[in-house]
Amino acid sequence: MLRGCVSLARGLRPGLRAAPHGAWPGPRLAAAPQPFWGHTAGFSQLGRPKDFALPNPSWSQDMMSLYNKFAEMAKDGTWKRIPSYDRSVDHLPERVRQAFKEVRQDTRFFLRNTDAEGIGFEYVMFLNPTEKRIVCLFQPGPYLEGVSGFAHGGSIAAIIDSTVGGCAIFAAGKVMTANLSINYRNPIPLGSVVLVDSKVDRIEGRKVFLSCEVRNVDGQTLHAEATALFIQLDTKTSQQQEACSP
Ligand SMILES: CCCCCCCCCCCCCCCC(=O)SCCNC(=O)CCNC(=O)[C@H](O)C(C)(C)COP(=O)(O)OP(=O)(O)OC[C@H]1O[C@@H](n2cnc3c(N)ncnc32)[C@H](O)[C@@H]1OP(=O)(O)O
Repeated sequence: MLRGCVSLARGLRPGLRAAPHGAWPGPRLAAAPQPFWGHTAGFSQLGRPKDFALPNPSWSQDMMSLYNKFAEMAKDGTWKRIPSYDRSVDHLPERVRQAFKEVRQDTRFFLRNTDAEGIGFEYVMFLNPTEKRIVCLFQPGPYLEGVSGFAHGGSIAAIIDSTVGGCAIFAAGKVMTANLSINYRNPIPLGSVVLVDSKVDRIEGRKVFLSCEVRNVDGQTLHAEATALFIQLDTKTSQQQEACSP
């Protein structure tokens, strides 16, 4: 518990530090809340979707130094940062996107369901195409609380599902989760940073088998481990080369 508290304190920026007695000072809103049905929040003034997978002031020092490390490794193309938007389809490579005939305008990608920085899912994913691997840097905010002070298991499942899902999309195009099995080993303090490290283990026909580990920044603490099965829905979207290009 002590270790968790130390990590929590270290992982938070002053503006998001926990108030006495565990109460949160309240979110710092980056923008006024937008109506759900309006779907204007994610668009910049240029009319382009906002890329949420870029540093913002809520990112802790741990988050920033990991981000800088991966950004450095991305310079030679070994790793690629995956942009992240508030609509699911905007994440998808063109070939996969075309497989969705109708795209609703009033939906939001679950992990990007708020515009307020730092209170929900703060994350960025990096893809290693050669290794069919995605590492997600994840900083769970105070609105993801489960047991007091720690990330909700459902939020951990969501970030794992999305990270292995990214790997499966890369490997097989249009897919859906058929099975996700998680062992929770150690709680994740809110505001700390963890690495969600996932890879494709094997592909059998339409079935994509993946595995994932969630560890703290120094790698010493295993927070969760998971296996997943994704089913390919459309064989025409399976070209990795296409999926790999931004
Ligand atoms: C460069 C790239 C950038 C990408 C950048 C992305 C960044 C950001 C990523 C965001 C990523 C978000 C990822 C969210 C992903 C969801 O949240 S998906 C939502 C949750 N999942 C669902 O709702 C799925 C519900 N289930 C279904 O619709 C259907 O059961 C399925 C999964 C499509 C499968 O149905 P089906 O196509 O009819 O397939 P079916 O014939 O039943 O089964 C095919 C085979 O799989 C096996 N199978 C099916 N289900 C199972 C199971 N549960 N267990 C074991 N075996 C099974 C069958 O036994 C069969 O095996 P074989 O007989 O062929 O050996």
